Amino acid sequence: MTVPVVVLVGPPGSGKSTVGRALAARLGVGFRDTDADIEALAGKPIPEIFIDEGEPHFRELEVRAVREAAAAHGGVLALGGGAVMAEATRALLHELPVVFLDVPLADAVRRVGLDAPRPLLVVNPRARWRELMEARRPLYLEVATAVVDTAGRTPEQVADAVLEALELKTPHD
Ligand SMILES: Nc1ncnc2c1ncn2[C@@H]1O[C@H](COP(=O)(O)OP(=O)(O)OP(=O)(O)O)[C@@H](O)[C@H]1O
Ligand SMILES: O=C(O)C1=C[C@@H](O)[C@@H](O)[C@H](O)C1
Ligand SMILES: [Mg+2]
Repeated sequence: MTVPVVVLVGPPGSGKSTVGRALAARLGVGFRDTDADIEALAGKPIPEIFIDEGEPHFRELEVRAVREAAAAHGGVLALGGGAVMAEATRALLHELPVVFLDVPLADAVRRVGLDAPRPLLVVNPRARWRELMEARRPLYLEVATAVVDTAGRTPEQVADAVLEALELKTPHD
């Protein structure tokens, strides 16, 4: 079994994919994103899974994707924004170096405009984002080894803060 060097959690727009790629490059390891794994498994984009099979089916695929990636990927792993809602996933994350990328609503909106195809944010995205974050913040905090505030920081600065928070060395240190 190979475990990730870093697992990134946080809400949509917190920068998990962007920071994850930057971190992996800095550490000289691979990057994996469970949202991409789920799309490969289902053979279609996430919004289509939500429409065709519904959110509960997506969440089942997500638990499986996280379990498989957490046991096999030795690099940086980014999870979907809602992955922490599953108790089985949280139990597994307690054993791993997990960083919660925190972001205020204003920054998340500035970054993504909340207009990308995010099925849970289609109707009234600002209010929905706030609701999701309120419900999930305790869960992100529960699984987090460290919390990194991303407000006003570039992805490279966030990557630096993650390395520092977990005391990780890069090949250049
Ligand atoms: N620290 C940052 N500062 C400015 N822009 C950022 C920052 N982090 C990410 N972005 C930008 O915000 C957008 C969303 O980032 P990203 O896709 O990495 O978020 P995510 O957490 O993976 O979201 P999702 O949960 O929807 O997959 C991208 O356009 C990215 O370039
Ligand atoms: O916040 C969420 O629940 C989601 C976030 C995305 O990463 C995807 O996993 C999907 O769109 C659901
Ligand atoms: Mg992402």
